[in-house]
Amino acid sequence: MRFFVLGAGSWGTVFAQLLKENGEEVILWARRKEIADLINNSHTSPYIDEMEISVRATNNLDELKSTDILVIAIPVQHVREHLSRLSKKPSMVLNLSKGLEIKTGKRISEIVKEILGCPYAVLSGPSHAEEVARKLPTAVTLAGDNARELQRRISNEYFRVYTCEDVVGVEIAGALKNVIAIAAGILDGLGGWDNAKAALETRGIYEIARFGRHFGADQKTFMGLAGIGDLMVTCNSKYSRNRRFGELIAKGFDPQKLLESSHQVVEGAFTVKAVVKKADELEIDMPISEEVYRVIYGGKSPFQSMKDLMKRSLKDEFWAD
Ligand SMILES: NC(=O)C1=CN([C@@H]2O[C@H](COP(=O)(O)OP(=O)(O)OC[C@H]3O[C@@H](n4cnc5c(N)ncnc54)[C@H](O)[C@@H]3O)[C@@H](O)[C@H]2O)C=CC1
Ligand SMILES: O=C(CO)COP(=O)(O)O
Repeated sequence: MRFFVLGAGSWGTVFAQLLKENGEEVILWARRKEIADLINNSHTSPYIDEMEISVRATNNLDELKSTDILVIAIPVQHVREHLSRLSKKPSMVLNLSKGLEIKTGKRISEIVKEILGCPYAVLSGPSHAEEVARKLPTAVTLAGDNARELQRRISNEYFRVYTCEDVVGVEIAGALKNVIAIAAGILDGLGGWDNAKAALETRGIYEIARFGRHFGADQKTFMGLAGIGDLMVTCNSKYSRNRRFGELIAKGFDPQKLLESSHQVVEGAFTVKAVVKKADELEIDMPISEEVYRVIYGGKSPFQSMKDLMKRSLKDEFWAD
């Protein structure tokens, strides 16, 4: 059985290389032919400079075989379009992408079910590609079909895969932490407010868990690697695109111009649209996400946003909602 990795950005490339070094058969699909050629000819990629790439790349989607495991590693807003273009159905999907589709509010598992209807698993957790490329110790979680077999095939001495049973919780945690990380970046950009950042991360995971509860997620998941683990790395790492995006906004850069000029995906800036829409429909209190939305799309001052979060009505820390 072969892994067909859809997406030759930083994570797709590093994950494909990890699988290859684990002895798996792998092929890496790049959207642009010049990237596939660069990987094949010079064993490098503009998306990741920490490693030599020996995986074969293609930009032909028709190379997908029906016996392949399709690994999704492309921006969430483009997943539906690419799955719809497949001429064959893979044996299963392993998803690495983190976000919600704006126009439907759906998770990747729901999109896969709608279009392919094949077995599905999701891998998530604190795993910046730059560190995995350097073989630095990393632990993640995997939920869904064939979890035990995938755990065994993906784990190695620097990449430790746990399993859990909560696909919904793992997907929601991975998607929403990117929104909170933008707020964390804003705090960094405003001057590095340590107390506020600790409070934001704590209230952030509570906000994510509250959203997850409406979709049947297991609350334990938010205390695990896909939840608090990934939230911590994304809110604090120098590698996080979401955190850096927030930091630049707070330093005065225009959010729309930043998004237009970035060649890397800032998933939280898109997922926040789906989150506020769902929160509004289902009456879920999502104060941090709503402020992030107002800063990115409403031109609100980041400083005013943080002040407004502090001025909300006083309440118990763990209120029933
Ligand atoms: N970079 C990381 O450390 C991690 C990333 N992820 C997730 O993996 C997913 C992919 O992110 P990265 O590999 O970091 O990408 P990246 O930000 O390094 O590169 C952007 C990727 O998006 C692709 N892309 C741009 N427009 C596209 C389109 N219209 N259709 C298809 N592909 C398009 C580019 O070709 C490139 O492969 C995201 O959902 C991200 O949240 C998850 C864990 C770690
Ligand atoms: O999900 C990630 C790390 O686990 C990557 O986050 P960023 O997209 O913010 O870099």
